[in-house]
Amino acid sequence: MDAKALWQRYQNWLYFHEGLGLYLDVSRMRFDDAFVESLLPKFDKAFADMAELEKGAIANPDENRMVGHYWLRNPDLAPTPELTQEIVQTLENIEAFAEKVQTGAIHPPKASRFTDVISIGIGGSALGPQFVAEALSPDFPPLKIHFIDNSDPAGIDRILNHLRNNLASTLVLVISKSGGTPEPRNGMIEVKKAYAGHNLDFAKYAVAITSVDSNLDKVAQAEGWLARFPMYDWVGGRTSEMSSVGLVPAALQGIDVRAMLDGAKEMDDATRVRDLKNNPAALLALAWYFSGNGRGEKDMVVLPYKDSLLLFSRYLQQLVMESLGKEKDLDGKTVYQGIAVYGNKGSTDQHAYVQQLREGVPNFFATLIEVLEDRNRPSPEIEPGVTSGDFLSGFLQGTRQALYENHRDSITVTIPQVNPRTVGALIALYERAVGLYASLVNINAYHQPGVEAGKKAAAAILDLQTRVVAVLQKEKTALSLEEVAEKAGVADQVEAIYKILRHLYANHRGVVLQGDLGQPSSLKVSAS
Ligand SMILES: O=P(O)(O)OC[C@H]1O[C@H](O)[C@H](O)[C@@H](O)[C@@H]1O
Repeated sequence: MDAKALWQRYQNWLYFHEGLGLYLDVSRMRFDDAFVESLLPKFDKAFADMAELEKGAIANPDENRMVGHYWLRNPDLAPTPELTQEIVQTLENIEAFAEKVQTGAIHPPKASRFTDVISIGIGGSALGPQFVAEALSPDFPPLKIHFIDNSDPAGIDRILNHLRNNLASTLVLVISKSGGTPEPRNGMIEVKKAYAGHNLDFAKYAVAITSVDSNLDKVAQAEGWLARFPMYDWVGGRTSEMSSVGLVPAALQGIDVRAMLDGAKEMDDATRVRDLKNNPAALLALAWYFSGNGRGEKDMVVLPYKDSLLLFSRYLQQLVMESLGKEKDLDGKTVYQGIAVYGNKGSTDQHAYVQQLREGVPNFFATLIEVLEDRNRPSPEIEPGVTSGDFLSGFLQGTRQALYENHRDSITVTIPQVNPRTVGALIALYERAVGLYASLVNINAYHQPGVEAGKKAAAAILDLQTRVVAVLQKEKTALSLEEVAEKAGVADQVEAIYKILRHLYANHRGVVLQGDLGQPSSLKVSAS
């Protein structure tokens, strides 16, 4: 296509949302009209599925749950007046709590103000809050946020060491929808011990964000924590940024959560339109479907040209991959669906892996995110008439062009600024695109059966560790790995036992390994 035809195609396909100032350009995806035509019946079904879901249908059949994240930003859509009231009330409670914390009306026992927040959570209970903090937290927030999103002892130490002198003024959010996920539970117990070590009464610093009556909720109630905010079973972890999961940490940092909700609501309205060309989420789903033949054959590379959007690709990784990465479709047929997502930011990544994107294996499509406003003050000139923002803008256009010339497709999303409304809108845009795409490929976007296998296997390893340690403590003499396995009654688990013992040995946990560490079969193991 020559430049003139491309410019025409750009204009033909350009989507613009006036209220949000958001543009979506899918013109550099090489679908043709026949392809679009062929997908229209599938889109009709997808729009109908979405309408059902928003009305409160059981959209997650496996878990028999409604899927209601859209109600969070438009409570009037909730299927019952009770739910509407609950959503409205929770938001008011969150705002009132954040204000009291910021003004010092709620303060820690030994300080007049809270200065910091530790947010403990993983997956959907971390990625949204982390993305939003990076995107929207003011340079000098009323409370500075720190995240513990793993069971890594050194990672936990790093946060606790940084806060060593501020623990007495640090609020702790423990976020877990289920209230039973091991990583946040571990983080909570370690942080609690650290508070006890500083003679601080943890309950006076702790806030639980979890489903009513979960294990976490019960602990928080029994110990009389500072506050508890509900999470609903009809909000999935990866779509929970606009629930108390995302709103509490955001509000504490002084982020305008109402504006975030408004942006999402406006986008929800726009993505409810049953007309492909006038629905930005449908256009995204169309582009994804085209690119990967409806089978995820191409990866989604997300490149925001703005530092504050760095974590958007990480956020999208869970939203897209946990939603779409499914073995079975809704009819039980094996389909191995999904779309892989990765990316960091432009132009930084142009100096890392864009070489492969331009010339290497063509197994991806790019999504470039452009922000029109460079900064909130005039920019100095780097060269006559040119600012660093001009460079960034030029790098984006240049990459888009260079990729296209080499038959690499791209989508461009353009927003006027990074602010609570546009961030809310971006989240809502991708949530809806995922929902529509899931319908196009006939899968359940709202469960995650595959995650359980890893959790169960990990639990079995911990169980094995307990048995192995018990065996060693009874033994007088050193044993080979095979002997340990036999005595533990699991002769086929030698490799797992070896790895458990090597880890315990490395951490001086009462186990001694003798022999050649490079030759596991030579090892003799005993309790120290
Ligand atoms: O919020 P939680 O219940 O602790 O869950 C945290 C995360 O863990 C799970 O393994 C799920 O796969 C995620 O969807 C979820 O966001």
